[in-house]
Amino acid sequence: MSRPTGAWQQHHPQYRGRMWAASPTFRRQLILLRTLLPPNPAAGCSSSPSSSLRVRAMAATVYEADAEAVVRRITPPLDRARHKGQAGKIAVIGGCREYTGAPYFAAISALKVGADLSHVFCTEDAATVIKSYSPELIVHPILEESYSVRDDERGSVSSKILTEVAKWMERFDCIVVGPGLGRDSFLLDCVSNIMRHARPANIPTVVDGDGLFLVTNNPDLVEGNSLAILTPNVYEYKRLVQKVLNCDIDQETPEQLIALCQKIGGVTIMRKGKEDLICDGKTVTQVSTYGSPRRCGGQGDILAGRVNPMTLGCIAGSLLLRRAASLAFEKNKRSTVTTDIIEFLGKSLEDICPAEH
Ligand SMILES: NC(=O)C1=CN([C@@H]2O[C@H](COP(=O)(O)OP(=O)(O)OC[C@H]3O[C@@H](n4cnc5c(N)ncnc54)[C@H](O)[C@@H]3O)[C@@H](O)[C@H]2O)[C@@H](O)CC1
Ligand SMILES: Nc1ncnc2c1ncn2[C@@H]1O[C@H](COP(=O)(O)OP(=O)(O)OP(=O)(O)O)[C@@H](O)[C@H]1O
Ligand SMILES: [Mg+2]
Repeated sequence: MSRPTGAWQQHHPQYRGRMWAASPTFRRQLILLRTLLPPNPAAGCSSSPSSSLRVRAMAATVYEADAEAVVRRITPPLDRARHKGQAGKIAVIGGCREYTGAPYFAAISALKVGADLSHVFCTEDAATVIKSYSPELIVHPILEESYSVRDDERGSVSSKILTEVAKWMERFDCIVVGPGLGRDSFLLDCVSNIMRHARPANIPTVVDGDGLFLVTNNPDLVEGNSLAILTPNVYEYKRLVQKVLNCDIDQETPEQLIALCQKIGGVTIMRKGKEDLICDGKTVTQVSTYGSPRRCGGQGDILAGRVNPMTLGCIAGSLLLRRAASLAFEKNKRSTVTTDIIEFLGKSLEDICPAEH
């Protein structure tokens, strides 16, 4: 029997509910709710000493997350009634002449842990290469670098790029800015415009790689944005601290991470390293589950494609990456590369959250 369509569908409460449930705005609110709800004791992400392991007794204390419980809590159930897109749509803004691996790693990782659609907005040079890595990705060759645009065309090209991205923006549950973006000044100006556009639309924004280079030099792009997550590696963190706090990096205590978060205002920062430290400006939570001794490039890009809003999303992303890295290393030892780790993302999630038939 075919389903009724048209005006009836618009007005029938049951269908209205389903249509609302399908809207990106609703899904974004759901994700936020899931991550913002006060943690239940089983989720184990509370910063209260009784339910978390106390790691360092300093003025600010770092608590080890019960990351498995967090993964169970935020992974959406597989529901037969759902249609394409309801498990998440992500866009990666990155990919240029030099870097095609990073945006691919970020975009494919989102699909490998359950997202339905993954887009990449990159330069034309990068687009064909990224498409050839995977037919699963939707690739938009719209960004331009200075060398391909005449000075007198810059204004019009820049607004054309923004119009093109804006057309899609509302559909995304999350954008990831920076993997393999490069540091071309014109391209970064265009990406700044995209970030400014995403903000009033309340689109969670992960900033990684060269996106962090951009934000380090223009902190106003994320200042006060509670839907922004910065995911610096050790060097990116050092540059952020030097620029924003105007001092040298202090690896030992969590106070500097809290100070950095507070100075930028509103954002969540995930400092990657031996332990991944996640700070929302008030508390610092860590994930220290052992991953692998291989430090091949691209692992941070997997993480960027994996994290979703706020602290719980960071914890889950970190754990899934680390477990996948561990499984990949067990199999491939010294030859482990990022592609091997991506292969194990599915098992990493399945071991914690088995899919039902
Ligand atoms: N296959 C790919 O396409 C990859 C592309 N990547 C992209 O490459 C771009 C640049 O990211 P990188 O992480 O390479 O950034 P950087 O170019 O800042 O760092 C590259 C390396 O240089 C060294 N370095 C940087 N700053 C240093 C300092 N102050 N002191 C000592 N050594 C220092 C470190 O070994 C660092 O890992 C980003 O867009 C990133 O997303 C990376 O994600 C790696 C994989
Ligand atoms: N010393 C370490 N010991 C264990 N795990 C680590 C260590 N350093 C990083 N990691 C893990 O690797 C992940 C990626 O961190 P890394 O510092 O390599 O990011 P990155 O430099 O941005 O990577 P990319 O090459 O993708 O840009 C982290 O989330 C963490 O889980
Ligand atoms: Mg990186």
